[in-house]
Amino acid sequence: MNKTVTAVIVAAGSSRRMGFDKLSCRISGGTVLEMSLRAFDRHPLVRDIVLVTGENEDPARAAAAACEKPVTLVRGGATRAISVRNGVSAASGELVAIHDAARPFVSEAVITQALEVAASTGAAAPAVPVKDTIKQAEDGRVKGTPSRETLFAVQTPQCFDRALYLELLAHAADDSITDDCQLFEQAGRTVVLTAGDYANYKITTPEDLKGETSMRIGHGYDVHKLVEGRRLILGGVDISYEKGLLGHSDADVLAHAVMDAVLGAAALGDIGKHFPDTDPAYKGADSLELARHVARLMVGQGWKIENIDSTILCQAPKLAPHIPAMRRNLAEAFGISEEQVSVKATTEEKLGFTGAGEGIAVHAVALITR
Ligand SMILES: Nc1ccn([C@@H]2O[C@H](COP(=O)(O)OP(=O)(O)OP(=O)(O)O)[C@@H](O)[C@H]2O)c(=O)n1
Ligand SMILES: C[C@](O)(CO)[C@H](O)COP(=O)(O)O
Repeated sequence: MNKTVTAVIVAAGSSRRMGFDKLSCRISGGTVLEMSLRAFDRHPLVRDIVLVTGENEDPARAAAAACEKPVTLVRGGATRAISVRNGVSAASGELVAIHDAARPFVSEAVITQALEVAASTGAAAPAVPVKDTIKQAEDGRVKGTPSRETLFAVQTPQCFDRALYLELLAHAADDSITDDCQLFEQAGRTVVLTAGDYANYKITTPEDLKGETSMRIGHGYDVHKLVEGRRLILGGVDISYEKGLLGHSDADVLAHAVMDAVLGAAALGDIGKHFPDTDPAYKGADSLELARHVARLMVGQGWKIENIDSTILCQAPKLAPHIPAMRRNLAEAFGISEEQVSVKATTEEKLGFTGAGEGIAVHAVALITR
């Protein structure tokens, strides 16, 4: 094959079905975007790359900087078809290999075969036979069962003669097509299917990242002063004592350290950033309510809390009788089970400020996965 090839990698999607930015998700070897880009950067038949990005170009710039081949960044559009159009318009190779950035496991062999067949026929795409029986249905009722012999799941890179692709694109009105072969199909042109690979699946929903778990830990530390005339609240438990903790919120030092550990694991800052003590909204705030907010934030980014461990440094009062209730409260606030939450307490043998009863400190760690 002696034709020049530009890889057009589309990475301007919205990850709506995943619920968080799937292309920045770390899998073994790098992020999803980095892995897809690397497959083409290392491919011997690819001369250069056009990377189609969304509004936030930072991840694309970082991934492009690690490439050896020239990478041109182009802005995508509202649909995949528009993103592809923008990418192919910026390409200069005789052939284009249009690839979903969401398919990071593409092999050299899959790319090579699609390119070689496209070089001789004008259009080729990798595909695999479907494994399930497929039903056609309307309103939840089966209308028919197409023969499985005729059904293939098409993958990327879909490879085309660039001049021919642009010629067909000039007459195409439909920006809603979901793959690139359709441009050729609609014009009555042949597209040859080449050998795909079941491993070259598109990362679309959270199940597609199972077995590619990203694991992070975080640490939190907080201190509050013990003063007269305040309530002593730890892990949401109101403890009867001669002094209480001073703070803008309810000063629940345990909940605060745990929130910082959870936020820290996801590199989402700390409670000072999310709930500033200059904001009157948080005056006297119930810290478990803030913890529920943090838990929602984590879920929104696809993170799951695996476990929390904490140590309260407190000379008095004795905390052991209250620990089961603290674990229960924290578990409820973070949406996990009690056995995932550990709370321990120790004195510092009358040493330092906790030993002198001047304040209470808490260390916490959290492990999160997605
Ligand atoms: N407007 C769009 C839509 C999709 N894509 C890219 O096309 C590929 C396949 O799309 P899909 O995996 O469905 O991505 P998303 O649009 O991100 O997913 P969703 O539909 O769940 O939002 C992805 O690499 C995606 O970044 C794109 O560049 N521009
Ligand atoms: C191009 C594609 O990956 C081929 O399987 C697929 O059609 C993309 O579709 P989506 O609607 O963007 O998921």
